[in-house]
Amino acid sequence: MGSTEKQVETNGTPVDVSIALKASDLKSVPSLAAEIQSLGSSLRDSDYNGRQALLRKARALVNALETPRETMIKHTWAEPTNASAIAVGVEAGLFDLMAKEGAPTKVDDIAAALKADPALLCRLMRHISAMGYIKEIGPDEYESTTFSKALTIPIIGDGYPCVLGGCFAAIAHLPAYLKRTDFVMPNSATDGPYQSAYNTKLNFFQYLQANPPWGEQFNHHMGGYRQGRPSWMDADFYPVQERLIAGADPSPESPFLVDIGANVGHDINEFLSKHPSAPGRLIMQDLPSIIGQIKPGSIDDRIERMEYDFHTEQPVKGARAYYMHSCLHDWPDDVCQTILAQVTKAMKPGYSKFLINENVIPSTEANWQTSGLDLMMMSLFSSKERTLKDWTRLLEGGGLRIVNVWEHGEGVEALIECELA
Ligand SMILES: C[S@@+](CC[C@H](N)C(=O)[O-])C[C@H]1O[C@@H](n2cnc3c(N)ncnc32)[C@H](O)[C@@H]1O
Repeated sequence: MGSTEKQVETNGTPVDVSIALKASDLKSVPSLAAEIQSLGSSLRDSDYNGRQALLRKARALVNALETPRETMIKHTWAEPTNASAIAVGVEAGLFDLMAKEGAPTKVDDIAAALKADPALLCRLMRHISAMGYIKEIGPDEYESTTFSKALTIPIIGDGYPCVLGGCFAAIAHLPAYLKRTDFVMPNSATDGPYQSAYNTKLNFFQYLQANPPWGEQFNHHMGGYRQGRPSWMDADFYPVQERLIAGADPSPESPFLVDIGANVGHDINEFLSKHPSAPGRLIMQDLPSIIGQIKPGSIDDRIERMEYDFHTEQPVKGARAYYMHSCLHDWPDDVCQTILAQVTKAMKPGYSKFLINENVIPSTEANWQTSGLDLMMMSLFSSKERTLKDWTRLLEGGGLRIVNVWEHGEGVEALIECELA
């Protein structure tokens, strides 16, 4: 075991270097292993919350077993480079090739099929395999896994190149930025860590769209990030029939649902497929560049596509429901207030609802997906994921009343149902 330092002083408190070289919490290992055994033996595929609880224990076991040095190396070397190697693989078509039946398994043959440098592929694949995401079957020979097969689906795979290229510089820049600004909370949507990292005056969305293919890849990423989690439009989450359809104006010209900042329409399309009896008009709105990227046949013809900037007057008045998913978290409070004002001015008192599908961070035991997204928001937009207190202050300050917050377990975005105050 290579250890030279015996002791260092940190803020006057002696810390023995050996703590960085031993398992972080060996005494917890037996009880964690036993809990994992017990939770794992009865887990059902459909049990989302049970699986989350088991994952929490499994992560705790890994943290307990790793030494602090190993954890540091994992964070700073292994995980960033693994994400980068996967992004290269996605761009090069590596995982598509590997997923094909009868595909070559030897790196030389894979390289020949992809017209890639075998020595380069060898190094990338070795690390992806060492991290457990493709399977090594011999020297320079690999086969795909469930995970690497999933990378061939654009809503899974495309997150890597666009996040690595269009987000990571801001995340890596955050410590230097905060140090330079005396650790003050970033709060400018137009002059924050993102603009500083990418040396741009554009906001995140504008920057991605200006740097193809990141814009389109980000649309796919948006289509993928909430897949497989409970959806607010399901019967055991939000009673769509009782709360929205009952009491809605049934005439065909009456607007029923307006999805504002809908991206390429994945949510409203899911809504229509799950609630085909919904009356009236279903409208999706986003910026012209996004509406232009909707692929023919990707959403139901009944859904109206509307170019709209949500900082301007809402053209659809008196809808049964206005809906925003993962849009308000992109903006600091002052900008959110102006976006909310456009919605509230269009709402019909006593009839219209405003449905906000966003994370509500709990006061304890925040899920890692939510806390991670919160720091992404800080780095990319100077914005945040909000607590209930944050939401209440924002929405009540914007002339709305929270009727109910519909929640469905750890790490799942809530549905905040609002009416005019
Ligand atoms: C984080 S994405 C969420 C998309 C979608 N609601 C979802 O959950 O998948 C935010 C969306 O806001 C859109 N957006 C950004 N600025 C906008 C603006 N000024 N007017 C309308 N949409 C905008 C983006 O194009 C993007 O589709």
